[in-house]
Amino acid sequence: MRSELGATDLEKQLERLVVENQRLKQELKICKSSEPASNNCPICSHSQRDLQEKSQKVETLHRELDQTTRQLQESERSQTEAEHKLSLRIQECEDELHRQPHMSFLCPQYVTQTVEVQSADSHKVISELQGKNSALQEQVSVQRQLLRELETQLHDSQRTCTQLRTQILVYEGEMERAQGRLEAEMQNLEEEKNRVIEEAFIRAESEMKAVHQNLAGVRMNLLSLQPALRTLTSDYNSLKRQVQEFPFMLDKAIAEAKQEICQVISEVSSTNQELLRKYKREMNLRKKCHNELVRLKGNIRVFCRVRPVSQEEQDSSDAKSMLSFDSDDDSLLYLSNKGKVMTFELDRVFPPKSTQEEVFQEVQSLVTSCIDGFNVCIFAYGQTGSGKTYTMEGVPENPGINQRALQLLFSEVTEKAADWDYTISVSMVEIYNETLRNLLGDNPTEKLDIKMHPDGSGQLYVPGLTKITVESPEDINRVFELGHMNRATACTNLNEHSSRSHALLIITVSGYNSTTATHTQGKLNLVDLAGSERISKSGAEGSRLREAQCINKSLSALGDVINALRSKHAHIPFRNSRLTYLLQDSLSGDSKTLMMVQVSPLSSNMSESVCSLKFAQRVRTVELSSSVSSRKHENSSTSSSPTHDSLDSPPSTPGPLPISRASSAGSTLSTLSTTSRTPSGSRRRSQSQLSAGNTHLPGDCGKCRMALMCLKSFTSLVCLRFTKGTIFIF
Ligand SMILES: Nc1ncnc2c1ncn2[C@@H]1O[C@H](COP(=O)(O)OP(=O)(O)OP(=O)(O)O)[C@@H](O)[C@H]1O
Repeated sequence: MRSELGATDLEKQLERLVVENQRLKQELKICKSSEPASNNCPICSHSQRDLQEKSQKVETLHRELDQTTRQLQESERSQTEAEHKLSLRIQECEDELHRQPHMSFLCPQYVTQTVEVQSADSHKVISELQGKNSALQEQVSVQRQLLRELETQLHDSQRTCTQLRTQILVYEGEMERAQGRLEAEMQNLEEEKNRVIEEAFIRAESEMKAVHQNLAGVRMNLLSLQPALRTLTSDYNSLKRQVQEFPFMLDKAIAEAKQEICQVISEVSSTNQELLRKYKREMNLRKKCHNELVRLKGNIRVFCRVRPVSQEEQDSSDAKSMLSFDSDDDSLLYLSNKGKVMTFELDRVFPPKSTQEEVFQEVQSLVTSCIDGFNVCIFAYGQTGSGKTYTMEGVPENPGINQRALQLLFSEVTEKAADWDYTISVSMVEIYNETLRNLLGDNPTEKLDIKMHPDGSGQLYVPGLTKITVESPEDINRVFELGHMNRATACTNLNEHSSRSHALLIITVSGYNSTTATHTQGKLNLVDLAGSERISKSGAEGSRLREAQCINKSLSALGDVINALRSKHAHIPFRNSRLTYLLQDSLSGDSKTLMMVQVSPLSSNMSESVCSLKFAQRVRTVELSSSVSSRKHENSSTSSSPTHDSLDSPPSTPGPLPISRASSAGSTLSTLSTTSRTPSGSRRRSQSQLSAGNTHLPGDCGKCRMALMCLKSFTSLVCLRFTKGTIFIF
């Protein structure tokens, strides 16, 4: 029983040891996986303490193991003793059996026979002895059984003991290894600690050195600051004295400054007056020079643009172009008609591939001159379908002169905004069958009239004409949309209607310079004229005939006005058509006019193209008289039926213009043109230049020289450019 109890205790202790061992292993693992020992690692800092505890525990376990081994040995000893006792007991029992004298030498058969012949007492004794014998035998077998069991238990205990010893050895080995690792870990930690301490020590030493140096520097500073402090103190004292004296000094300085300022102001104002006087004089001089130059050059310019053959026209026999261009001279156009080659010389010829941008570049100087107060008129002239609307209005993705002009004006006035305050306003008018319609008004069908201004200035004005002030490119788009919408509502077929009516975009630019108290007002008229084809060709009747007659009337009135201006007639028939009457101030005086003659490239349109080009060449030779005299002439002839020289009615032969008079234009061409070229394109000096015997520089006549000298004196105001013998002023 005792050995059984010992084995149970041992098992329990063994389990406890196994659990303890696992715990130790886990802790060791944590120690290994953690960073090298650092002062703030919870495990490592804890590990030193733990290690001691664990060493103590290992010792305790060793002690317990020794104790258990001792107990085991004791149990073995007690078992051996029990066995010995049992064997002694058995021996005793056997001895007792032998000690029975009546039985020791008798065999059982003999006893039985003896019992049969002897007394009943002997029988009784024998039976008792037999009982004792059997009891003893039973006891012996029980003892033997017990002995066997004890032997088995002993074997089991010995086996368990051996296993436990083996396990103890294993555990001891593991513990030794763990202890070795722990010691190595501790060694590492120790080394790390020493290293960290060493580093900290070195750092502290260097910091200490720096602190010492700083301290030395501070001491030096202190030593050097002391004299500065003394100087500052003395400065402070002197400043204090000055501050006390300051109010008196200030009063004195203010009085002196006031005196000086008054003096400077009076000087500046007199200089300013002088500058203003000079500026005004220069402005007048500039205007005079400009007028002089315009007079020399002629202020009507004529461009020609040939539209490209469209996609639809490409396959027709018409597509073969009869027009050709001079690659060296962009002012020449050759037209082959009925076997003859005609040469037309204009200020600029744009071939079909010319872009909207290229065209606008040539007209932009005219556009900007209206900011300086000039009146400008740009016409697109030509037969139906020759590209007038394309040039003036363009298409949304590629706008024409109208939109580009407004955009340019915006950018120019923005640039001048520092000195000038400009207002740009826009009106849109249509002239259809000699009727004026307000395209920006509420009622586009309402007819407008042209009247003399009641203020007695002699200016014309259109009562009820809507003027919209535009301030951004978005405003321009809105105005154009409104104009197109109103134009469309007043007719059934816009395309046909637009071919037979003149569309005018009137841009007024008013400026005020507050420095010089100068006002300027310029007007830019952008006119898309009605188609100029001949009635005989179109074969129009009825209302179409009336439309054509009205168009012819206005176009021939335009030709008459230009002709009269060119011939310096005393009477200029502006009133013969609504168109010329409305554009009076833009055609006379120092106004500038550009005629963009549109030409179709198709061979079937050649005769119309010839008419248009002849008209263009004739217009190019015209020189405008001064506005004052022209207005005076016009205003003085206020009779209800104005005189019209010989051109006050449409030509008897169908056709928009008095082409028969082109010969007279041709005669003046050679005398009036300041720059003309031979058909081959080589430049030819003007007659006036030749007669003056001037040098080779184009425009280098006496008047031009004078003008140039004047212009050079205020180059900041005027920019001159010599291009192909023509002086342009911007
Ligand atoms: N330079 C050009 N480049 C491309 N297409 C052009 C050019 N000129 C004209 N066109 C095209 O030719 C056609 C006729 O042009 P547009 O309507 O401008 O002629 P128009 O002279 O104004 O005619 P109308 O007198 O009938 O108003 C249009 O389809 C136009 O887009």
